[in-house]
Amino acid sequence: MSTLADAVSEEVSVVMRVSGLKKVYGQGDEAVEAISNISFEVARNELICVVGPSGCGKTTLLRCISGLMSPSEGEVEVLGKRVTEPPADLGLVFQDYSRSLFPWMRVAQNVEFTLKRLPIDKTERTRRVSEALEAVGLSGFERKYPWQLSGGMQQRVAIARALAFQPKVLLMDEPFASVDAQTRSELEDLVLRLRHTYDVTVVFVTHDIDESVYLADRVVILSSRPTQVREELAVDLPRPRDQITTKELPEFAHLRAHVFESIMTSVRPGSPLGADRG
Ligand SMILES: Nc1ncnc2c1ncn2[C@@H]1O[C@H](COP(=O)(O)OP(=O)(O)OP(=O)(O)O)[C@@H](O)[C@H]1O
Repeated sequence: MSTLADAVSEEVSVVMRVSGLKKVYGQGDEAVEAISNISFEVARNELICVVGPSGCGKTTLLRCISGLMSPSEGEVEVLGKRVTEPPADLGLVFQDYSRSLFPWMRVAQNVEFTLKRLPIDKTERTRRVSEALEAVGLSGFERKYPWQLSGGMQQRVAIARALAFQPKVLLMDEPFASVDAQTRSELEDLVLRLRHTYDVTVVFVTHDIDESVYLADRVVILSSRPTQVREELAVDLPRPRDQITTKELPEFAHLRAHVFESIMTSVRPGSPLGADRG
């Protein structure tokens, strides 16, 4: 028999709840149903990756979750509160770091800027900026401008800025799509470390199937548009993960193939897979 204590503990462990989410852009003949009906939950400190066919509505989903956009139907709860505007407990990292950083501000100023919204004094702001920059490996770069840094370093600044808020949930929208493969691997490992350092729950949207399996505790696979959750796949690969040994595991190859097949059959139901198959 479940008790009140069980119910309370379940409430606390569920950090995010997406219920019956639907989003239609425009009206009448112009209407585009981006999301049809999406529901899933995310537990505390969980890292979920969201994947799906191109244009299926991943960014739309993240915008609705973050409160930057209102859904047409359904709702999102973060830490038990219905989202109607960007919640204070939620950090956001986008793909396009060059547009999210202010080029005229130094690195430390970029990280500090949005903290000025919080009721904390200058000493606390400075402490959080230096802690976040250290966490992403950018101590010593405080006085540089973004354009003096590589793409990967700029994305680290954007991550530091989100972390300085000390968010409970970090939403990342294809954050590493614009960096080279080696930098991408380093940034993936950074996310895995930061998740524990900051005790943060992560919702990570990606096009990259390997990345989703490498990072996630669970992969949420979306169908093609109008989008629904096609499958939620638990990734029970051992942790800590490592770019070489984890990706060499037969289970990794199996999970990656499974995600790929699920996405491809969503795009073309029943289609045979493989470029060389007739
Ligand atoms: N502001 C808008 N007005 C009308 N339609 C839109 C708008 N934004 C997105 N869409 C449409 O909604 C659908 C989902 O777009 P969205 O950008 O969320 O998909 P995505 O999965 O993130 O795309 P990608 O795979 O390219 O990253 C697409 O068909 C897109 O054309």
